[in-house]
Amino acid sequence: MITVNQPEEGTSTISVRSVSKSYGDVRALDSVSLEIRSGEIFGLLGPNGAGKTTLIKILTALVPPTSGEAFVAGYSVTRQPYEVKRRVGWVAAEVILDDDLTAMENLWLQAKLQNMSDWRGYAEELLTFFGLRDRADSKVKGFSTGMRKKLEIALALLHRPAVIFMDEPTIGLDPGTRRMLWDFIRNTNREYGVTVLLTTHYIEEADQLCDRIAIINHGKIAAVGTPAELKATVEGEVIEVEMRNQATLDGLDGLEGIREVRREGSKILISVPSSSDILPAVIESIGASNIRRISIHEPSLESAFLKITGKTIEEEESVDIRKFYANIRRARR
Ligand SMILES: Nc1ncnc2c1ncn2[C@@H]1O[C@H](COP(=O)(O)OP(=O)(O)OP(=O)(O)O)[C@@H](O)[C@H]1O
Repeated sequence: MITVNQPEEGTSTISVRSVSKSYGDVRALDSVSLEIRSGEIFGLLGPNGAGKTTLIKILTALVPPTSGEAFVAGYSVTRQPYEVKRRVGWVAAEVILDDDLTAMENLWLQAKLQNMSDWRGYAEELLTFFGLRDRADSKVKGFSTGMRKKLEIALALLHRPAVIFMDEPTIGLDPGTRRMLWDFIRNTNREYGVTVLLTTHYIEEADQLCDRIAIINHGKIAAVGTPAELKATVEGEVIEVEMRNQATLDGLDGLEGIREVRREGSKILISVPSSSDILPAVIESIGASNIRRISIHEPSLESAFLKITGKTIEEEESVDIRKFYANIRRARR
C-alpha cells in the first residue's frame, strides 16, 4: 500500500482501525485502516464494488463492521452509534427529497427527524448560502438537479454535523453543474468547518476537490495521499521526443535520473521522475538538430488509478450511470 503523510492515530475526526465487513461470502472490506483529519475534504476513489459505500455505511453507523473498530468525532460506531449519528450528515446517491414539499418543508421534515426544535433561523441561513432563499416556498418538484443537490447538502448540514458524508455527490450531473457543486462543497467545508468524506467515480472531481484521496480496491486501501503525492508516487513524467532521423541514443544511458528509454517507431519515450531538471541535458545528448518535437506527459491521477486498480476510470463511469438511473427509478416508485 502507498501511504503518504498519514495523521497520527487519535488526532483525527475519523479513525478506522482494521475494519472488515463481510456479506455472506463477499468480503466487502478487508482490514481497512484510515485516519482523516478534522476539516479535510477526503475522497474515496475506486472501481464498482470496491467497498466505498460499505465504508461510509459503517462510518454513519448504518451497518456494523464484522470486525475492527471505527471512531467518528471521537465516538465508537459500534458502541456509541446514536452519538455518531447525531454528529454526521449524509448526502446519499439516492434521491431523498420529497418532491411534493417545498424546500423549507423538506428542511422542516429533516429537523423533525433530527428532533430539533430551534432550526428555522439556521435553515434560512443555509438556504441563503446555497442560493435557494427565494425558492424556499417552491415545491421541490420544479427544481433542477443542481438545486436538488444543494438542498440535499443543506439538509445534511441542518443539525450541524462534524462530518458530512457524500456518496457520489455529482453523479449524473452535467459538467457545468458538477463544477458549480464543487465550489459549494469547498465553501461548505470552509464556511462551516465540516469534515467532508466523499466517494466518487470522477477522477477530476477527486483531483480538484479533495485534500487527500484513498484509492480503494477489492475492499482494501491501495493508496492514500494528496492528489499530487499519489501522482508523484505512482508515476514520474514521460518525455516524448519525435526524431528527425535515427540518431544514436547512447548518450542518454549516462544521464543521471533517467528511469527508462523506449523507442516507439520515430519516437523515443524517456521516463524520468521530473522533466524540468533533466530536459536540457536530454536535448543536448540527443542533439537539437535531430529533434522534430518534444512533449512532456505529466503524471495524472488517471494513470495512478490505472496502475493501482488495473482499470480505467472511464470503464467504471459508464456502469455507474446505469446504476444512478436505476436508483432514480427505484426512488420514484
Ligand atoms: N447489503 C449487501 N448484501 C450483500 N452484498 C453486498 C451488500 N452491500 C454491498 N455488497 C457487496 O459488497 C461489495 C462492496 O460493495 P459497495 O457497495 O461497498 O462498493 P462500492 O465501492 O460502493 O461500489 P459502487 O461504486 O458500485 O457503488 C460488492 O461486492 C457488493 O456487491
